Amino acid sequence: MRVALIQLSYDDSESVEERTSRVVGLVREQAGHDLVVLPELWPMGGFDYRAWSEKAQTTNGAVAQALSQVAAEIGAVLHGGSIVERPSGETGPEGKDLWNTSLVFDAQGELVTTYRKIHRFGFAGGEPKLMEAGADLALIDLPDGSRAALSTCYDLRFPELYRAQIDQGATAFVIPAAWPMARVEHWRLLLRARAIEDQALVIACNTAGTHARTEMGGHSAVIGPGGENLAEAGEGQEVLSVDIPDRLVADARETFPVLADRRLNQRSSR
Ligand SMILES: NC(=O)CCC(=O)C(=O)O
Repeated sequence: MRVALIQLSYDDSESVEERTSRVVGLVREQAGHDLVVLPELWPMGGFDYRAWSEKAQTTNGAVAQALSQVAAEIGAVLHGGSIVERPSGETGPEGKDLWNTSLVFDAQGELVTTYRKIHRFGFAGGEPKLMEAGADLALIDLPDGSRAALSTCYDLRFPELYRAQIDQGATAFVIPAAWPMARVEHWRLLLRARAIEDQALVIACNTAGTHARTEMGGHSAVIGPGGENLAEAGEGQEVLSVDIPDRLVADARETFPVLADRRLNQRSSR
């Protein structure tokens, strides 16, 4: 399976329409890949809290339609990163009407899965103040037959989420992010930790550039189930193109079957 991660750089100068058109061009250039991945909240700005409400869209809005078209055009599964979602006529348990929602399109351009970020970043401000929390796990079948679970940025700090995902059959984690430079070493370490502890493939696409006065950390990465770096980006805009060997996770889990020794969950067998 050939995977492309588009580590997009942006600042505060583009409109949503301009950035969408630039991103569509970058996705189009990835024809020949089986899976293309974009970062978290790239259309609205990962840390541009003040613009979120005004820029929110539905999962059938202009951004989603542009992503659907380009996925079909290049015939690849497209993880479109996430958008600030305002569904029509829905509010959550806290009375808010925004979610941080990832969109996945199949190679025909159909929106096949959405994932609403479960762990909201910002403590008393930011996401918890403005958005509802997601409640549901989301998994997709990848073109190589493996099963990928979706999470978003700050979710990475909560290992119990990834254990729940492997209990649902996940062999890979796809993680779009807008993770700042200030804590980029946490990002790099936690990606490896999730790969090693869950013996899974980690496909993690961060943002570059500076927006809303927050410098993004880059260092998107593809990490194998033994913690090996299959690819890692630098700090600026960059596309990572990676060939994932067949049976990478299956072989790792067979030759070093540590997950079979879990005792505090339903799947423990020893
Ligand atoms: N967008 C985010 O979720 C940022 C997370 C972050 O900065 C951190 O966990 O640190």
